[in-house]
Amino acid sequence: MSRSINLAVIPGDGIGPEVVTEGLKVLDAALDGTDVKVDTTTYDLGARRWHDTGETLPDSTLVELREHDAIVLGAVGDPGVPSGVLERGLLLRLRFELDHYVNLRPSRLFPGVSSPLSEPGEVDFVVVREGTEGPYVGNGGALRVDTPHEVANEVSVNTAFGVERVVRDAFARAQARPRRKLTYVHKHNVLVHAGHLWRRTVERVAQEYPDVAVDYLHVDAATIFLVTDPARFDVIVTDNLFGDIITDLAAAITGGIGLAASGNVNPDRSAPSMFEPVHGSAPDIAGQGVADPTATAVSVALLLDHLGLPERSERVLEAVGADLGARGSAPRSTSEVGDALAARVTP
Ligand SMILES: NC(=O)c1ccc[n+]([C@@H]2O[C@H](COP(=O)([O-])OP(=O)(O)OC[C@H]3O[C@@H](n4cnc5c(N)ncnc54)[C@H](O)[C@@H]3O)[C@@H](O)[C@H]2O)c1
Ligand SMILES: CC(C)[C@H](C(=O)O)[C@@H](O)C(=O)O
Ligand SMILES: [Mg+2]
Repeated sequence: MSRSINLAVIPGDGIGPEVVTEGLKVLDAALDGTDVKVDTTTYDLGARRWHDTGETLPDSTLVELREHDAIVLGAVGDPGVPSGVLERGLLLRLRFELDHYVNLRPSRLFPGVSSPLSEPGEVDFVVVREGTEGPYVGNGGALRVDTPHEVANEVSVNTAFGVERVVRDAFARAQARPRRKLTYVHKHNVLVHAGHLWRRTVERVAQEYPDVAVDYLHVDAATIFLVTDPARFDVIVTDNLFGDIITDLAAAITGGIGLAASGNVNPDRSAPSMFEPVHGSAPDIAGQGVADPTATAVSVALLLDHLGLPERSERVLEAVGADLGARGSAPRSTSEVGDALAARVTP
């Protein structure tokens, strides 16, 4: 029976549209020869829309987005827009409204890819970053702004419900992987309220997963081991902000931010999940056609897996692995990389 995927595409700002074009090429190639058809609707959201209309994410657009099977997003953020307007008003609003409580960020060092670490070992882990709580929720405010007496608060919100659901997801993922190891990362020696909620939750859920080995690292120590011994990690679960920071570091040790993919997953499927590279709009290289679209291609692989097409997902990952392994030193343009990946994916 033929199947149709309703895909919403938000190219966004800077290099976002450049990498999304290539990601969609790879998606088409991956579905070539199948009876799965993709219907894409592109949404013009981001800096240009904000400049033209003052809108970041109109309610009516959000209603339409909910009707899709999944979303692909490039990147948001622009030097001409006040910092936070698009990041909060568009990207975080999507993650919160669509209940993307699992922000899945895999890191794998593909053979042939150079790492800044001299002996990284076999690196293949996934960070399960909480996506709807923490200091990201906007529970803050400022008094006496721009005076010597300014007070600024940004309160981290952690609920028993929110922590438990993401911890459960991480345990299930760890159990399904060969090494069955879960590292939870926090800072419970200092952030005793949130940290102890995370700790108690992990300890309680762990009783249901006796075959998953659990350890804990304070986030500062986690950054040490990500550099000195990244092979020790299998699944990492952590809060929204720690997860943001350690996944850029994870990208840096596994070939760079141009390769790092993510899925903002709603595991309950009450709304579409959203797939996007970890990187941002990279204003420093936007418009030059040099951005690496590989992260978007790997995000497409996550999307295919999420939509129940694991064999097609694997095919994209194999194409990425082959392309990375064959990369010479000559620089390639964004579209050259996209074309090469699509050619390797096509059966
Ligand atoms: N998910 C998102 O949409 C997202 C993520 C991070 C940052 N941002 C936003 O993007 C803007 C720029 O942020 P930033 O500079 O901190 O982070 P960034 O990820 O955009 O760029 C950091 C560095 O990585 C390089 N880089 C990023 N992606 C690349 C790619 N595909 N290929 C090659 N090089 C790449 C950039 O050129 C830059 O030197 C800001 O407005 C920020 O808020 C958005
Ligand atoms: C742009 C910003 C809101 C976002 C985050 O902090 O989650 C980005 O850094 C990311 O990693 O996707
Ligand atoms: Mg980030």
